[in-house]
Amino acid sequence: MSEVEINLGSRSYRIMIGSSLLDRAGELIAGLPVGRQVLLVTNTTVGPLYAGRVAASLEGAGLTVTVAEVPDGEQYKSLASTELLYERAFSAGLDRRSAVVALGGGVVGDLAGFVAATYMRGVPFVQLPTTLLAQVDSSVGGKVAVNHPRGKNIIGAFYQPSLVIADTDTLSTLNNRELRSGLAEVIKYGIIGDEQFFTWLEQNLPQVLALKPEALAYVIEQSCSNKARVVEEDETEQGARALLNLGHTAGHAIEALAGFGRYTHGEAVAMGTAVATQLGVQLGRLTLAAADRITGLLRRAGLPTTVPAELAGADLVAAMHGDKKTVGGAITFILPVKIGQAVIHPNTAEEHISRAIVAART
Ligand SMILES: O=C(O)C(=O)C[C@@H](O)[C@H](O)[C@H](O)COP(=O)(O)O
Ligand SMILES: [Zn+2]
Repeated sequence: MSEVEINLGSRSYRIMIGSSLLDRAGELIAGLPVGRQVLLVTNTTVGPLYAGRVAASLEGAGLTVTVAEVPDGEQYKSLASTELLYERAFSAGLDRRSAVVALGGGVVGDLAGFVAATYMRGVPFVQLPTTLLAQVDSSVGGKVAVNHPRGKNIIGAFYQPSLVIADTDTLSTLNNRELRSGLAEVIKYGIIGDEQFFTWLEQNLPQVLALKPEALAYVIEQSCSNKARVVEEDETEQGARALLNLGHTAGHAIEALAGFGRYTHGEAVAMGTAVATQLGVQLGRLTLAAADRITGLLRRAGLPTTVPAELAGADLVAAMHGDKKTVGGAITFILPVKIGQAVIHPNTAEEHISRAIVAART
């Protein structure tokens, strides 16, 4: 078992990474300053696999559990789902000290986190991420949100969990598409700030894809440490945290335009990273050799690096205007400038973006 600390003063917490941790959820959560009632939020895929075990562990620690299942899919990360969860929380008698516990991937974590942030103006929140993407990214850092038909994560808050418990055993039930999706965010950490990790990934990708436990544990720990350092520096994305958005300016536009759920978040981020990489080359900020290493690693991880023809460039650019990094109509991109370094590029000209999308078509 390993631990990564995220130091945010009174909002600091631990990320615990290891095998068989779901069975310890009760003991770990009961040790936090929380009341007895727990709303365990999961989905119809993860619930049947793990909710029973987690509920037993919580009950064994003297907690009273209400399980709330939402359907599986990005399209359920919606205000309609929050309404249902508020109702479940209220009928179960949750008060201000009761905890909301998210058991699942990024959709469940973001949705349950948003409910925790807003129910009675905020109740304790614990993340039990069960996908690679959630273990390396979405469960850490406190961005919670739901989607709006006009854009991804448009309605949300910064609301830190009190604890993150990443049980690596859950990755053995992950389907291949979800595993690869998580790798898009993993590769992102290497590109934006950790050349050594990027090179390690180039050399050890086969072990990761084969789900070798030591390789996975290393990937999760390195990813969480990288993310923790950025979040500690800039919790509410006033500056440096925007670097974690590499691939997301175009990625979110792709997700919204294609319809939420058509591509996984990681697939969209991979395509968006390809667009940002092409932009970096066009603007003379990134060498072709570095660009080839980025797209090469994404491809070897089984991720898409070309933008499908059915998503028109003009529509993608229009969708980018709804991005949270767009201020006063000026679109911001995160540009890789070398392996291990990226910069925030505000006021990106639409003409350059369109050319980068064309370059990322093939
Ligand atoms: O934690 C962050 O900060 C990130 O940007 C991580 C992203 O991978 C994640 O998808 C995030 O939810 C996107 O944030 P958004 O503010 O662009 O919605
Ligand atoms: Zn992301």
